[in-house]
Amino acid sequence: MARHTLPTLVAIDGPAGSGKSSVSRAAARRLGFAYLDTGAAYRALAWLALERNTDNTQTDAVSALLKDFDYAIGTDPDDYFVTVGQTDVTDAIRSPEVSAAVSAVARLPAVRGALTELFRSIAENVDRPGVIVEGRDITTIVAPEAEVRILLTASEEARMRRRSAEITTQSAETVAEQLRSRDRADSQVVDFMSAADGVITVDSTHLDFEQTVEAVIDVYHTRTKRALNE
Ligand SMILES: Nc1ncnc2c1ncn2[C@@H]1O[C@H](COP(=O)(O)OP(=O)(O)OP(=O)(O)O)[C@@H](O)[C@H]1O
Ligand SMILES: Nc1ccn([C@@H]2O[C@H](COP(=O)(O)O)[C@@H](O)[C@H]2O)c(=O)n1
Repeated sequence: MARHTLPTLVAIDGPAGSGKSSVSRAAARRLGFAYLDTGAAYRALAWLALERNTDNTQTDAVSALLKDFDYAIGTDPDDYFVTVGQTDVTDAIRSPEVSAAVSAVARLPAVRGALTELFRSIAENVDRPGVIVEGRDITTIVAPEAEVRILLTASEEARMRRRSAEITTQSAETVAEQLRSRDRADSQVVDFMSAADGVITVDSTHLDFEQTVEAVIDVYHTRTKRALNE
């Protein structure tokens, strides 16, 4: 059977609240690409662990969950959904309980290995000419060979401000502390605060949303043009 042409890969990493999901989704829409949110899979597994009262720090217990982890995600930027089995968990995985539990699940090597394989398989099989994949270790582990690799950053102050404008059910201090503590825990496992070799940094601290999307698309055009001339 003829092998299909692989989609162009755009990898985006960054800390919590840096704009990875919203900016990636908007950029994918403009480019006619698919969009893969990898954090959603870690969140969905943490959600399942909470549902089943599993000790999410125990490799064996979480590995058992992975065996029948019937996970699906929409990669159309205009049709985003996340399901586990028959349950739509699109909203449930954003709860403060899941956000507080996810880092413990994400630090387990068995989980990272299985989900990395899953992400590669989803990204290779999208029905678009390209795919933007965003997370924490996409530029370094999941797709270090991606044609375009970006670290999306913003100052801690800007990230806290943007996130607390979004979450009105908790105080700004609570939101900020949760974001900080998740970044602290996550950065013990993967480095998403500094750009690896060949990764372009887009700092959105002084850019509005639209300018940030433009900056990402500019990097895409510059890198793909350069690759054509090499
Ligand atoms: N340049 C920007 N200017 C203003 N607001 C922005 C900018 N970039 C993103 N935002 C807003 O910041 C908030 C956080 O963005 P988003 O949820 O995309 O971050 P994230 O990096 O995916 O976070 P997490 O890793 O926690 O899921 C959203 O409300 C988004 O609209
Ligand atoms: N490539 C990734 C993506 C995510 N994580 C973990 O999932 C959590 C949720 O991610 P969001 O992008 O939805 O905030 C995140 O805090 C990490 O624990 C990861 O490890 N690798």
